[in-house]
Amino acid sequence: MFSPYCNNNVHNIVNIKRPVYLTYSFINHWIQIRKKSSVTNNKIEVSSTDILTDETQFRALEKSVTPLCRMPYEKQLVLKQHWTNTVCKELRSRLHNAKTLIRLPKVFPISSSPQINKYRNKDEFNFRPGIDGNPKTLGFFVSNPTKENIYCVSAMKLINMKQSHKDIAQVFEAFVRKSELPASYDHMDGGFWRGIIVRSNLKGDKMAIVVANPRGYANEVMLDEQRKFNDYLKSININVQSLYFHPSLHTRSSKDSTFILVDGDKYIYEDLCSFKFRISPDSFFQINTLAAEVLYKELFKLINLTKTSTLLDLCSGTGTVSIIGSQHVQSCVGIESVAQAVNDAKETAKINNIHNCDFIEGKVEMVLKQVLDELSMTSDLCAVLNPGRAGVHPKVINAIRNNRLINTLAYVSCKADSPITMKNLVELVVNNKKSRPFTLNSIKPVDMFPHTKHCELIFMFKR
Ligand SMILES: C[S@@+](CC[C@H](N)C(=O)[O-])C[C@H]1O[C@@H](n2cnc3c(N)ncnc32)[C@H](O)[C@@H]1O
Repeated sequence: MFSPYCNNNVHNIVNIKRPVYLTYSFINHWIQIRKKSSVTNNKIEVSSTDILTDETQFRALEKSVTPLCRMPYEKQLVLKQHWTNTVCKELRSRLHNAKTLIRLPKVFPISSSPQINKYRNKDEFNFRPGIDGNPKTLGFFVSNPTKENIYCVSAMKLINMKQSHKDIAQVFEAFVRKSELPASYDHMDGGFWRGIIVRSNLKGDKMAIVVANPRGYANEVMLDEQRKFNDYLKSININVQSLYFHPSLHTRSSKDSTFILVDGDKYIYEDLCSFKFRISPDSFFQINTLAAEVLYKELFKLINLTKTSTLLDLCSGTGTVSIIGSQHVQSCVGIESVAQAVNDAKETAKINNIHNCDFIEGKVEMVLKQVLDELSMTSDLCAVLNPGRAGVHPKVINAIRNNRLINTLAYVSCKADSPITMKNLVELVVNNKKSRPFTLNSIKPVDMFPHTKHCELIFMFKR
């Protein structure tokens, strides 16, 4: 079975279990031993016979990020359909081991993505040494053929990425290469520049978020660098609607929530299913906007909501499920852990004149029980659970199972064969004496990520 697990982000492309400290001397050492290269003037020179050419680097990256890109799209869909059946059988087998026998659910035909190339609306680029030894190489990380180390490869030829994102990354790399401040690969290495995140909408508005390691740098220095990069963008006519600076003390920037607006608008907006959504730098938004429309349309076809339903939107992000579903139901309640996303969802409801949605900030496992208690008078409660790759805490599954009012549940996953997601799915169905189990009725695949092995699956549960 293949697993759809990469999202153009270092922690996904190579399976890094701890922060990787790549010193310049270490990469020199590695290349000298492996590839008979020589070192001059602080640069690694790789001999012409070396297998690490630009082309082989790119092929390695392509294999990690868009492994299906050389296959016709129709064939990619066949593969993903087959994978959906495999997930389904794996689930049945796990339930069988847990002494719960189920009939195989109906597996619907996969829906394709309306856009196949250049569909990503968010990309994250980071610094590491490139194979030429330049310590300020911006791109994605790829492990070397012997899997002993990683190097940074330019993402410029990836076909799922927009040209506007590539342009901003290229300009940023050129700017940082001229800067006196070093790149940072780890929060303790004394470096500064970590990378850049580029987001955009269908209209072409762009948000750029410069990520830097503030440890040991005075505020004035950071402000000066922000100003210089903004001036540089303007001097070469690169138009960015929203420019942010994100000082991040952690190896994973998502752990910090400080986003300083350097220039332009605070938000970008995206049109989706006839609604206008506000997006902040830290908020989740589905990566392929046109395919997200397909996903939500299919989801609402399967759920069967009525004007008496209450829709519980668990892991609600920017509120897309609630906002789009609001027209079919009495009311919606979204729960989301990222504050910016919750605020976006609330503002989006206002912008679109929607008055039956409420959004609560918090971890689902912490607040769900209380929310369910407050909804105890509701007669028709439907839940959508869309937790991302990591799945949810078992407490969430327990709370859903223990609530007698939830009879319809859609679990939407972009990584259905991850151990935690599989465990969540099994726990919803497995027989136990404490609560009434759900029945898995159907699975609907929607291709959100052409050229990758990812695929969104909607698991429809009833009881
Ligand atoms: C895959 S996104 C889905 C968002 C939304 N349903 C959509 O379709 O755009 C998952 C969201 O769950 C949020 N999240 C992850 N774990 C969570 C938790 N334990 N409690 C609440 N929200 C969580 C993330 O911040 C992210 O916004």
